[in-house]
Amino acid sequence: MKITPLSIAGAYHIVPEKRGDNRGAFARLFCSDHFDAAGLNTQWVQMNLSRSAQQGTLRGLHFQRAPFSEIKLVRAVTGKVYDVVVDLRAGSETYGAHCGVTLDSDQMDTLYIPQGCAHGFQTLTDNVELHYMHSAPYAPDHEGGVRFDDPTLAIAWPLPVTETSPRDRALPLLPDMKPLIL
Ligand SMILES: Cc1cn([C@H]2C[C@H](O)[C@@H](COP(=O)(O)OP(=O)(O)O[C@H]3O[C@@H](C)C(=O)[C@@H](O)[C@H]3O)O2)c(=O)[nH]c1=O
Repeated sequence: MKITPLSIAGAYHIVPEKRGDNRGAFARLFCSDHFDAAGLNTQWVQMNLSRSAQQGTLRGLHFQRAPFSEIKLVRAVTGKVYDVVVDLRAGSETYGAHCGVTLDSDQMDTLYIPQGCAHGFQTLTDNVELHYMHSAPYAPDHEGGVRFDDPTLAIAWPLPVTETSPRDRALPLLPDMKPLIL
């Protein structure tokens, strides 16, 4: 697998070596030895899946506060998404900046999101399943987020937004938030 660092420190795009044959394809998506050698987390405590019906659906931007700050490993099981990481770490040189990658179930690629960053995505196709591995348990009392359409973040979402949750539409803007302490 090829692990490429992104512009937000600690975020990586991971592309597996896909082996195709007459039956289809096979790829290794997570390898404890390989992740360990690259300094990435190997301990996952939760595995989640979301299903989004409509192209243009937007979920995020979400994070969990300490002591439940989490690392996430996400990939599209079906369809394609534009996936975004926003740096909210106190003292970070790239505080408030973001990076985005397209995750494509055909490519079987993965995004590694470090602690202290918000995560969100927009579906580029109908019927998207997004699969997550989490380094910390779900802690609803420690959930937080920032608005996907915050003009300070200025994220260029690829499509008009079709579906969002009421919670996501009510999230605060970056200037009204405190940086995250891990
Ligand atoms: C995130 C989560 C939600 N839930 C519940 C709460 C709610 O009833 C229902 C849907 O939750 P949400 O509306 O928060 O789902 P969603 O907006 O898809 O939340 C996800 O968004 C993306 C961007 C992330 O990065 C994820 O970590 C997660 O926050 O599922 C759990 O039971 N466990 C979980 O780990």
